[in-house]
Amino acid sequence: MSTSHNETVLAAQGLVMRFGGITATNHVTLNLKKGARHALIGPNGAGKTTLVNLLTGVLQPTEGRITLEGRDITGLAPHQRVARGMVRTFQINQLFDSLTPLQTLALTVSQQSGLGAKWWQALGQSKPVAERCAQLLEQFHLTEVMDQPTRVLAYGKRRLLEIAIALACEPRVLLLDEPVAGVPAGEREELLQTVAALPADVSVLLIEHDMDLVFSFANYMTVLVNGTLLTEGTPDQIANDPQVKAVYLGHGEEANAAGPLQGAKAPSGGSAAPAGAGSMGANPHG
Ligand SMILES: Nc1ncnc2c1ncn2[C@@H]1O[C@H](COP(=O)(O)OP(=O)(O)OP(=O)(O)O)[C@@H](O)[C@H]1O
Repeated sequence: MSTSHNETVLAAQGLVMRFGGITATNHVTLNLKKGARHALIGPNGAGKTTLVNLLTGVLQPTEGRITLEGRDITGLAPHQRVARGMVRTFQINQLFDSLTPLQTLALTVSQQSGLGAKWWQALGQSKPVAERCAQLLEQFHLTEVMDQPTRVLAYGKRRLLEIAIALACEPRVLLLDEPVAGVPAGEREELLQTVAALPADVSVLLIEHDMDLVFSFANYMTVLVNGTLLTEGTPDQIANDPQVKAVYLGHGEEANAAGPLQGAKAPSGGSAAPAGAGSMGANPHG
């Protein structure tokens, strides 16, 4: 890792989010370094979604400050943050359902290139738009399904399209929100490989329950518990942290004897999942 990786691109300082009497985010400070593969983990209700909503501008913090590349973005709307280079993976909605991956990406790339609503013309006429779309379709294993309506795509392909759309916005900071959640086993590998191959110059914050993905992807981790930052460090440090083990092992039956982090060998170089790593007993839906 080069020294440029010490540069912070996204910083949250002393973030507090209160919903009435509930403190969902409790003085959280987080620094996303340039080119980082940074995972945000924590059991259900830890405050991960709230923190992402604060970072992306969906929520305004009760206290604290957020800076992107050194500039204060705390008061900016979500679309203004996207324009500044911070993008979150999009959930496919009804609009995109009827479009094909090629049309969806053409729309996004055209808007990104300032061609706006002329995207359908741009697709035929603009070589750069067509080339960028072809590149993204290839990179995200969508070429063979590029002319099918999104609604008929396999779920894994839809998740790939979500990340492709985000990347079409040319982000410098990418927030990946549970990219493998709900993806069937047979489609996971393609998704994991694609996520691993994201451009090195894009700084990534990954919010994920799946510890296979977290430990194979991240070079740094932040652990949230009850809205508070419990600890942060390299995958080796996190896998061997007694406090982290206690949090997950104290997480009910899901954290069974063969369960996550128990006896986990810290992966050297952070490149392998710890033995028994799975959902870390923190299934968001269960
Ligand atoms: N709009 C809201 N109003 C009231 N309480 C909220 C609101 N949003 C979140 N909370 C509370 O804040 C806490 C943190 O929730 P959050 O969804 O951010 O956690 P999480 O780590 O994303 O959980 P999960 O892994 O289950 O998705 C929870 O106690 C939750 O009930």
